[in-house]
Amino acid sequence: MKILVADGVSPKGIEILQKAGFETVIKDKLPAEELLEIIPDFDGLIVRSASKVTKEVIERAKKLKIVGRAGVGTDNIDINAATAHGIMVINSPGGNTIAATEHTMGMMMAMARNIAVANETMQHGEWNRKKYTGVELRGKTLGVIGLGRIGSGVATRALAFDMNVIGYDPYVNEERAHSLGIKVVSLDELIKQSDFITVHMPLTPKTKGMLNKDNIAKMKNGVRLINCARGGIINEQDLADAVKSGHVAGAAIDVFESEPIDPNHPLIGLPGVTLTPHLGASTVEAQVGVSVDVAQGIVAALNGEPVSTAVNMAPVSPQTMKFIKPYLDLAERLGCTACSLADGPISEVTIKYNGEIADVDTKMITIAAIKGMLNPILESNVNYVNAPSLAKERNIKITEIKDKAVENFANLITISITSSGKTETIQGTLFGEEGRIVSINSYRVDVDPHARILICPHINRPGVIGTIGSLLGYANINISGMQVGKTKIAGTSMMVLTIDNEIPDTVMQQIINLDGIFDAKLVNYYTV
Ligand SMILES: NC(=O)C1=CN([C@@H]2O[C@H](COP(=O)(O)OP(=O)(O)OC[C@H]3O[C@@H](n4cnc5c(N)ncnc54)[C@H](O)[C@@H]3O)[C@@H](O)[C@H]2O)C=CC1
Ligand SMILES: O=C(O)CCC(=O)C(=O)O
Repeated sequence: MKILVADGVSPKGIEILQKAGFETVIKDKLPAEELLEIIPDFDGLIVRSASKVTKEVIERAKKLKIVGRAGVGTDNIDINAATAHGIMVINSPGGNTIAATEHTMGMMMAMARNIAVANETMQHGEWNRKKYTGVELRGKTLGVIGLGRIGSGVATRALAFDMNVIGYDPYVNEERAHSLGIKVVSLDELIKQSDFITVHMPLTPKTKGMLNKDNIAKMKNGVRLINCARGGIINEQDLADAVKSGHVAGAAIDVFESEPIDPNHPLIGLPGVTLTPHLGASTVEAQVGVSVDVAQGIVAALNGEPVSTAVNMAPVSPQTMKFIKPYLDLAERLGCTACSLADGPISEVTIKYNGEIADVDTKMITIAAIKGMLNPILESNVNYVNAPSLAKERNIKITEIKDKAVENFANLITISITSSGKTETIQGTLFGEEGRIVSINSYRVDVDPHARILICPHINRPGVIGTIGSLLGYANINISGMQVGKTKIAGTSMMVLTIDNEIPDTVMQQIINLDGIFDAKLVNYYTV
């Protein structure tokens, strides 16, 4: 497979891709037109913030399976278009956190003490101590908006500078804020109380222009603002106007609505304003970190393994991922089995988790089951990204049930599929790391769901099993395993045969016509 590296990333990540057997094409600062032209040839794409992965790029990328962002922000990638095309988007969120956190602290200090401008004038032979008198951080109130990785890192570092830190983040609970040692307030309070305000959230329709002329007017006279997150969170023109009026004493800005900025940008040349050209993640360590992280994510994803940094999939923590990983394969095989038993369009799927598995985040296991269920019946490749939307498009109702109570097994996954008013139920569990089907429509079995199996409910009387064996033998089809499951319904059994060869439709029909056979369904696991 071929991976295009469209923006400059550390060679450490590229080495990982090459060692894993991928062909890499490395372009530093690939022009948009060239990206459009060459993208159809690639299975994977790595970008930083410069390349824009637009809908047009996605639509032309017929082979593309994954976009890896060497960094956090994915606002340069059309996630909706990628999801609709089943293309996974991953980022590398941990690698540059420290770099961006430290850059924010540096920007705050540079702004408070006029370091950048004093240096600039000294380089031109000026010695002006009075003009560049600054302010101390100690005792000042810092308002942190967005208490994620970087925001919380800035908050704890600011506490070490004896600042009074307050925070606002509607998605972070009191407990988390308490553990940071800061006070959580409303946005309005933060705006009114802070001497310094720093923003650390993604750019979304909600956060775009979140700080603007209306709430800047409510800020303290002489407030100082920092944006090392995303351009546009603070309205640039409104900020420039407030600096000019003297209401805002300083601004330290690393990110801009449009990058690189125009020489006539309103913030250029204003007193008290410190600008850097999106340098937050530009440290040697961060560039190695994000490059290695994104490369490892791409290798895992293209080898069919789930990746915890996927952006357009349900987020799963690395600890949860470790626990659920063996269940993903099992769930996919159970979904495939259930789908093969169904006759007609599937209207409803219920996935039940019993045992300690009921305590973990099972969203991804549910998606694996849906993937397994849809792959045999859809032409397009169903993956972890597009499985939920493909199910939704088909009006399939999906229900997850969790119950810690379980009998006979440590954990049990039960998948019930309803089609044409009839429900088929498959149960599976793990023995060690090995997945097993342990019941089919309440017949107790112990089946290894690999290769292909033939499922035949039948009358429990002498000769029935033998007739199927003979029929398959005449057709030169080898049986390499066999299970017969009993149920509470007297006189019936469930035969599950592991079959080495394909069974032609004509032979399947002959099996169904055999006396004593209720039904025959072949499950082929080649799509898993
Ligand atoms: N300047 C640079 O080079 C870099 C910039 N960044 C940017 O920094 C920002 C933060 O990154 P991380 O801390 O890693 O992300 P994160 O995902 O760990 O944290 C983001 C936080 O923002 C919060 N949030 C979301 N909407 C909000 C709202 N309306 N009001 C208040 N809080 C809200 C979330 O709850 C979350 O806690 C992102 O925009 C990222 O792209 C990240 C790395 C480098
Ligand atoms: O790739 C870069 O240098 C920008 C980093 C960044 O903004 C991010 O990770 O969100």
